[in-house]
Amino acid sequence: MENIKLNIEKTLDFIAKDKLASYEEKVRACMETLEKGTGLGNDFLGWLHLPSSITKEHLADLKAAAQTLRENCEVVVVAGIGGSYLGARAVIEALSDSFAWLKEKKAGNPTIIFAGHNISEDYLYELTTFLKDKKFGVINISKSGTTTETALAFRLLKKQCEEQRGKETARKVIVAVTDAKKGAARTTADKEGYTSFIIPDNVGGRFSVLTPVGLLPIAVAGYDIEKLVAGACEMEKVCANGNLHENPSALYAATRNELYREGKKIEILVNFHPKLHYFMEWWKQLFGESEGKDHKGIYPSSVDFTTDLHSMGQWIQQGERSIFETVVSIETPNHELHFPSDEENLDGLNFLAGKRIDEVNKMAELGTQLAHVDGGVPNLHVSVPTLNEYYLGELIYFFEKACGISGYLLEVNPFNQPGVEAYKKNMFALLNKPGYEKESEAIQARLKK
Ligand SMILES: O=P(O)(O)OC[C@H]1O[C@](O)(CO)[C@@H](O)[C@@H]1O
Repeated sequence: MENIKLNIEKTLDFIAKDKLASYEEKVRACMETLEKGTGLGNDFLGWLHLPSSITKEHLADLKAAAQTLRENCEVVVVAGIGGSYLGARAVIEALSDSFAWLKEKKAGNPTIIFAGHNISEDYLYELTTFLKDKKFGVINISKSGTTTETALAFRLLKKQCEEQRGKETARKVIVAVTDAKKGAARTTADKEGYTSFIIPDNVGGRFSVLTPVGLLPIAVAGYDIEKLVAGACEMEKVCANGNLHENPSALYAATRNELYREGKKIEILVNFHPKLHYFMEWWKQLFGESEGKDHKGIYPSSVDFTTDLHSMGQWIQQGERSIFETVVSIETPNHELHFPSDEENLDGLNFLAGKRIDEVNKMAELGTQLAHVDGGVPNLHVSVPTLNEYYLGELIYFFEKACGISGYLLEVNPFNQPGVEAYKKNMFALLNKPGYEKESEAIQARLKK
C-alpha cells in the first residue's frame, strides 16, 4: 500500500541545499534523544511507540464502550478542550459526510457534538436546550481532570443527563477518559461508577489522539479505530528511518527549521477540502504548544482553500514575506461528481463540462502553489492517497514525530506548556477561586490603578 508522501522541492529556491544536508546529523541526534529518552520533557514520550503498543484487547474494550453509547444514545456530547478534544474532532470531521448532522437517518450513528471547549453562555444554553428531548450520553475527557471549561460543561451535562434519563441510565451513558488516579474527573467517575479509560501519564494532551481520548469518540462516531492505528503503526516504522531523505517526519522537521532560520516565522497549513479544517486545528495545537516558548517558535496558522483564497489569498501572495505553506493534498476524493454541460452556456463554464470537480480543485491547487512560490512563499506538499482512517493515522503520527524532532532542533522542551497557565491564574484570581486569595487581591489592585 502507498503511504503519504512529503515533497519539499518547492522550498529549495529558498534554502541552500547544503544547509539542508547539514541537518542529517542533527536530526539523527534528535531522533536518538527521543528514542533514548535523554532530552527535555522525557517523561512525556509515551506517544513515540504508542501505535505499535496498542493491543487488540484495548481496541476491543474501546469498541465495547462505544457500542454501549451507540445503542443507547441519539446524541453523544464529547466534553474536552485542546488535546482532549481536537484530535477526535479532526478525525470525525475529516471522515464524516459534510451534511451528516442535517440528515434524518444516520445509519445507527449517534450525532457527535463537542462541548467543554469554550465558556460561552449562549453555546451552553443552546446546547442544553437542544439536548432537552434527546437521548444523550457524555464522554468527559480531561487528563488533569480539572480544566475549567470542560468541568463546567460536564457539571451541566451530568445534571441534565441524570434528570432526563435517570441516574441508572446516566451511569451507563456517561464515560470518563482521564488520569488513573488524579483529578476531579477521576473522583467523579469512581464515585458514580462510570465506565472509564485512562490517559497514560507519559502522553501529553496534544499527543493523545491515539489513546482513548481520540479513539473512543471516533469509535462512537462509527469509524474504524483499528485502521487508524494501523496507519499510525506504518508511519511509526517509516519515521524510524535515520536517513533524512527517507524519513518524511525528519525531512519536514529539518526543512521547516531551516526556513525559520531564513526568516520564515509563520507556517500556514493548507487544505483544499473543508473537512480537514479541524485537522489543521489539531496540528496548530500540536506545534503551537510544543514549539512556542522561550520567545521562539514558528507561528502555526491554517487556511481552507479555495475558500480563504478569497480572504487571505491577497496577504499570502503579497504581504510580508515571513511565511511558508504546507499543503495537505488529497490525491483522490471519496466521491465522483462531473461538471455538467449546458446548452446555453450562460455562465461560460462549458470549458469545464465533463470534468470531475476534483480536476478543477487540483488545478486551483497547482495554480495556487505556482503563484505563491512565485510570490516568495516556500511550499511543502504532503500528499495523501485518499481520506480514510488509515491515512489519517499516518498523518497523525507523521506530524507527531516531526513535532518531537522539530522541537529538539529548535532547542525547546516540546512536551510542556507552561505559558498556558498565565490566563488561568488571572481568571481564577478574578473569580475569587479558593486558594487564589493573594492573587485576587493583587489583580484587583492592578485593575483599580
Ligand atoms: O486534558 P486536560 O487536562 O483537560 O487539558 C486540556 C488541554 O489544556 C491544556 O493543558 C492547556 O491548558 C492543553 O495542553 C491540554 O490539551
